[in-house]
Amino acid sequence: MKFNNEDKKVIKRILYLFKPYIKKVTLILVCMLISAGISMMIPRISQQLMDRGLLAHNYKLLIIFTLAGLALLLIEQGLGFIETKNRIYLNSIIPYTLSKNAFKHTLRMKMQSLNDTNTAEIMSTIGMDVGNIGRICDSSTFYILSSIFKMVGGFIGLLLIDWRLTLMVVVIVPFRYILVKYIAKKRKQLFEEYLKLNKDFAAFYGDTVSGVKEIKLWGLDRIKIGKFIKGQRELININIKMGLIDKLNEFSETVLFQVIMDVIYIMGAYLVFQNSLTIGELFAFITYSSYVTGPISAILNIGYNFVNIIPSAKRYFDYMDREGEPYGRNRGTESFAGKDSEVVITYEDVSFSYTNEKQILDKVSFEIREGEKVAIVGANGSGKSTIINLLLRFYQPTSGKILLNGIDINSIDLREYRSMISVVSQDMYLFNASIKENITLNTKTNELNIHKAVKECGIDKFIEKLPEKYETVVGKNGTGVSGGEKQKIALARAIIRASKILVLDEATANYDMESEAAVNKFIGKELSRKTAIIISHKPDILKYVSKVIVLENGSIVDIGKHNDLCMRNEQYKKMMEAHETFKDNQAI
Ligand SMILES: Nc1ncnc2c1ncn2[C@@H]1O[C@H](COP(=O)(O)OP(=O)(O)OP(=O)(O)O)[C@@H](O)[C@H]1O
Repeated sequence: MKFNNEDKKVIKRILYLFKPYIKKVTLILVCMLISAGISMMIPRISQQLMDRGLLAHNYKLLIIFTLAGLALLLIEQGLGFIETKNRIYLNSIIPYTLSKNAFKHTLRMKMQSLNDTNTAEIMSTIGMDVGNIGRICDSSTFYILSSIFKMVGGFIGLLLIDWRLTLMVVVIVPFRYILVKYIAKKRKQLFEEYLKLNKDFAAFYGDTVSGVKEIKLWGLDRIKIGKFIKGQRELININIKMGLIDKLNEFSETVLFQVIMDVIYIMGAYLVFQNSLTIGELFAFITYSSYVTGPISAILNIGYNFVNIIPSAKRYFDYMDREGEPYGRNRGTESFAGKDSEVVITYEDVSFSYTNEKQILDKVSFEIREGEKVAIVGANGSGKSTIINLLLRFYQPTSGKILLNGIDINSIDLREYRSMISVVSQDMYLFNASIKENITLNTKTNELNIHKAVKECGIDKFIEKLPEKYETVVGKNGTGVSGGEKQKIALARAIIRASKILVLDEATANYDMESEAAVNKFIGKELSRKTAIIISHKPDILKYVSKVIVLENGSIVDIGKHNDLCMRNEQYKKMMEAHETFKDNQAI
């Protein structure tokens, strides 16, 4: 089995996983080495037992050799216990570490890297890849290692008994080598195909389950079921092909082994009849040859075993190599000095694109002073949420800078930086936990604060009516509550956090008119000391804010107070009129 450079790098990284457990690996190897040494002695003792004990009618020697054999066997089995205990430990700890690292990495990965993949795909890929890589420490890998030791010992044993018979055994090796190489190549191709199909299927499955509402609405169920069956059939076909290849491997191994045995019996019997070999030696030879031929397959199969592991490991390491966010003091540099002081946010000529093809923001510059409430308006796709994504450091500007009190936000410790900002958007995620947990997000807050925040968001009456009140579980992503209730819970979450900067991205989009009026009043008055960035087209909110930034195709075309913009900016005026018409139509 030939490995290319990329495969070799992957194998190196797999082996590197064992570095923290080098003592355990050494202990396993030492136990194996001693066991192999003992295995070497057992056929010789059996030979003596037969030739000098049984065939020579020497009862005393027969008992001595029997006991010696038994003692060696007990030592070998005792070592087996130590080896198994440590091997099982590695077998558990390596997949656990791989899963833990992947989980950590997923949570800390850059948004850009996460965007390419859907969650179901990630879960399926990681689960499967970790399982495959974990097989590196199952019994078959260690069996290969112990087989190598046994093979060397067995080969010496064979030579010591008869070199001519040894030659017969060794001649068979190249045949087996050619076969294993061919089979491994085929198996690798099939397995790579299987991984790809499995990945595509997981992506399709996740996408379908997430879009179940649309599927019902548009009557797509039959098409999706058809695709499911097609995907599963392809996977079943590949599985059958892989099973057949495995069987071919087993078949060739069994047949070649039997051929070797038959040759030894025929040749060996001839030598016994010629008196150049004793019966004990013949049986010892047969045992030694099983030490040599068994491992020949196993050793040549090293590549065959790696064939399944390498594609999974490659995919796992590729995933782990995706860029992560700069968590940790050493990377996120200094603690933010102006934590208790006022905050001033400055965008300095910020440009950005998600992909090389399309520029999303073009030299955007503005400033938000302490306590200011600034609104961003613009058509769909003009880049409003992108401005927020950059502020949250989900993405980095392609050029230009965002400053907080004159400091580049990238030089502030990320965890500390994000704790200064609370966000409420229209697609906030609610965890499958109680309303209380969703509001506090596991931070320690007294009940009074929770009740106050809940009242300010106008969701207090709704919660009081629930059978389990604050302990009511909202269901996966808040399926048990309405869109408006969900947004109110998210707003309460932001209020509890008490951070200096509040970001409201269409935060009241799902509110009814009464709740919206109450929350707008609250935003205007109670949050007067907070710095807020608001994405909204609602005049009721826009007239409260200090200034409105008008965005068009990623560029700022105007900045001013709502009333001034209504007078001087035609595009803004049209936007407001359109909103009023939309509201009137909704009221009808
Ligand atoms: N993750 C992404 N990868 C690639 N392109 C993206 C991504 N997110 C947004 N875009 C593109 O960037 C542009 C600006 O998107 P953005 O969400 O900032 O606009 P917006 O003004 O907030 O729009 P809306 O009013 O519809 O929410 C759009 O053309 C959008 O397709």
